[in-house]
Amino acid sequence: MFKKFFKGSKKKNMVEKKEEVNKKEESEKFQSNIENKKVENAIKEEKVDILKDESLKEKIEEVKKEEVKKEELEEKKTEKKGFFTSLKEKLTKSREGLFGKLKNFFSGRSVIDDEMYEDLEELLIQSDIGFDMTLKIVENLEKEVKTRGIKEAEKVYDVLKDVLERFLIRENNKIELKEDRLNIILVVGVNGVGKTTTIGKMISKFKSEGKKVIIGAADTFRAAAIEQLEEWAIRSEVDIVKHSQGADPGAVVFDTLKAAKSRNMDVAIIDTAGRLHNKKNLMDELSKINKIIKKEIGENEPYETLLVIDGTTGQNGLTQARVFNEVTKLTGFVITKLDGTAKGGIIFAISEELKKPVKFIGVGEGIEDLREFDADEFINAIFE
Ligand SMILES: Nc1nc2c(ncn2[C@@H]2O[C@H](COP(=O)(O)OP(=O)(O)OP(=O)(O)O)[C@@H](O)[C@H]2O)c(=O)[nH]1
Repeated sequence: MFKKFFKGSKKKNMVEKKEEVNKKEESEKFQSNIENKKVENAIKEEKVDILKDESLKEKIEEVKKEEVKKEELEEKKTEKKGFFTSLKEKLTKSREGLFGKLKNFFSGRSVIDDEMYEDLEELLIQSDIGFDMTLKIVENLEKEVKTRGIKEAEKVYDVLKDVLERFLIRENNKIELKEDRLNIILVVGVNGVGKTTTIGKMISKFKSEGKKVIIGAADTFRAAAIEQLEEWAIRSEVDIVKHSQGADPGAVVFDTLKAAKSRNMDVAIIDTAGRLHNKKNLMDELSKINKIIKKEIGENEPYETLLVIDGTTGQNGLTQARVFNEVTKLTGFVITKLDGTAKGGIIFAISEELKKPVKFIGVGEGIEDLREFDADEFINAIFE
């Protein structure tokens, strides 16, 4: 019984003690909150008397640090939101065009049946996705819908998003500039696809990252191409190596690399002429350029060869990708003018067929309109 009594009174003591500690902690917390508020208000209102109070010095520093952290977080959030919103805005035509049509297509259906898949095939082919790609998409979609046990047609749109996402290549989709050597970017593509503009945007990007950039005007076929490139060079204050119209492109490449080395440049971007009318000529020209580069930097040293494709040209763009991929070793693609097309499906077709990454996308004529390609961001921007 005593044991019980003592046990009881011990327990009571402990409870009382705990309550006391809690009260003390609460009161300290309350006091600290009041002090924090006082300091916060004093910082806001710049009250010199409190801010000079030595005893509050630590608290003032703490509150200030917290405020800086909060501001940085907010800035990061708005930056991310701004970038995302603007990519979404830039891709409005595709989102409302092909992908809007797809959304309406599924929400307007009551059942998932063969007819739905057949109609989907038709819609995709009409939208310039291409025959082979359409079959692959529909086949994968059908399988996935079955596996997930989806019963409502409306939900198929989300499955389509996942299916399309898988076609995008995520490996090596960034241009990683090496610090300790010259980085060479060879830009190929037919006339008018946005090659020069893309190079101009790239110069600006690399320069803003503090890189020393030189350009080689190896598209000697047209005088206008050299002039246009020169304009970009002047605008961004970078060096350009050019010869006269009709000169040997190989010689321009050779001089560009020599100049790049002697001037200790970080990046050399080389523009080339992409005349497709004669595959043999194209192949000869590019293989000569490749030989010169390899001789300068070493047979096995890597460099980028980016094919620029106009995103508004649909299946034509895919044909160009096939031809260039045969005649030279491409490391990736730049798809331009995606802001101007309602059929933004070309990215999936090119990635899937050629199994090479899209490294940049062009979403406008402005210098800031070249975006590093991010598969998730792209998918989220075109799907509602
Ligand atoms: N809307 C939009 N226009 C672009 C984009 N990229 C390039 N353009 C425009 O496309 C047109 C052709 O671009 P260029 O850079 O001259 O193309 P190119 O491939 O160098 O053509 P050539 O110099 O003829 O070989 C220009 O009017 C550019 O402003 C883009 O991402 N979006």
